[in-house]
Amino acid sequence: MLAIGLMSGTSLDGVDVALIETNGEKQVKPLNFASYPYSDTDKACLREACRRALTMAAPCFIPEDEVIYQAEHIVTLRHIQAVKDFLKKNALGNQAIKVIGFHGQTIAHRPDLGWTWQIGDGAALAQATKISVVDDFRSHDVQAGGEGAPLLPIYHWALFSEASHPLAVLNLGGIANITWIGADENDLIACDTGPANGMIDDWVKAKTGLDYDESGLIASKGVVHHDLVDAMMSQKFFSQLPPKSLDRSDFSIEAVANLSIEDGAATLTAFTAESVARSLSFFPERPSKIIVAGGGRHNVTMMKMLHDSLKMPVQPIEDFHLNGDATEAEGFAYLAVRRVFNKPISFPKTTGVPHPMTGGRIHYI
Ligand SMILES: Nc1ncnc2c1ncn2[C@@H]1O[C@H](COP(=O)(O)OP(=O)(O)OP(=O)(O)O)[C@@H](O)[C@H]1O
Ligand SMILES: CC(=O)N[C@H]1[C@@H]2OC[C@@H](O2)[C@@H](O)[C@@H]1O[C@H](C)C(=O)O
Repeated sequence: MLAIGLMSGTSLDGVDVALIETNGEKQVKPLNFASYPYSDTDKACLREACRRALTMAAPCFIPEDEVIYQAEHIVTLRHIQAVKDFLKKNALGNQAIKVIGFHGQTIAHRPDLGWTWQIGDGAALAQATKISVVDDFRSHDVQAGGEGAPLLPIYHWALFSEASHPLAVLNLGGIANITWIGADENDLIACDTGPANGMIDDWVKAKTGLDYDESGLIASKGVVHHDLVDAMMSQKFFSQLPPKSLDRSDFSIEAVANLSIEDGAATLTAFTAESVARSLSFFPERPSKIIVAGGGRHNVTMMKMLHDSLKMPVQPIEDFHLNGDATEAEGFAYLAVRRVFNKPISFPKTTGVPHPMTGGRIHYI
């Protein structure tokens, strides 16, 4: 069946839309992809919503907190616009699409407090598109005692079920997450590994006003301050066993505040590479290769540092004829189909739930 997946990631860069054909098991065929960037005004509102949500004890739309209302309205509207444009450009009618997987925008992720918050109104999206929508993928997991993330592992498994194992799939978004795929069916271990591009984006934005370090050019001109990398790596998160997950705000650029732009970018990029390398120590066997998806694979310096730290093949997912910008959105299309069939989307060794479980709320049309 055909499904659309929608992702608005922690980088707050925009709405990704992917179309796939899948049976919710090993059969997956990515068909098309498009990205719809947020405006600077949208981004500012979403950033402020994240800041406020993180101060709350629990998700709560309080009337005086117009920012979160406004942010949810923006997220819903941009997704509706994106889906309508995508359907039109691909000459698809609403009846061709079985379901939309709508991740929404994470504004705060607090599994330690028993909640995670993705904004975006799935019922309104279903109404506007006349297509059934699955949203709120993470809450059920967190309520059952899981981390609520990462959820992509079962999609990584579907993509690489026929490859030779063990291998690992690394997603380099604002935060990085990794899936280890072992030899046995459904032998998956996963976790967030640390920052990916989020801190580098913050650093470059603060120093130059740019959104990110294009191709890692700034970092390529800097020197890595290993003492600072070691200090950042001494945070408790890095010695914790998986499953474990992060909020985008869990790390700050303070540690590199006194460095030049170039050295700061190089040091933060090395921190990402080092934290990915550390995650490998939690797996029962060294993977034969690391397959990389997400925006960070465009950062040449990061890919080189990963290769140097991991000492194994680090290959962009394009080497396997897939589009690494589309992987997350495709993943949420796949998870929505699994939800419709009541198949599990999270597992004891991916998010820490007590048993495999499905997740997401269905808004039927
Ligand atoms: N050409 C490029 N050069 C360097 N970095 C890039 C390039 N293109 C994208 N990126 C990085 O990738 C990031 C976006 O990646 P991606 O879209 O995978 O993240 P996300 O989905 O928002 O985050 P998450 O996976 O944590 O939810 C940008 O913020 C930027 O840092
Ligand atoms: C709470 C939340 O939105 N987490 C995201 C974030 O972005 C990357 C990393 O942290 C990952 O664990 C997760 O997203 C991916 C898509 C996942 O669930 O697999």
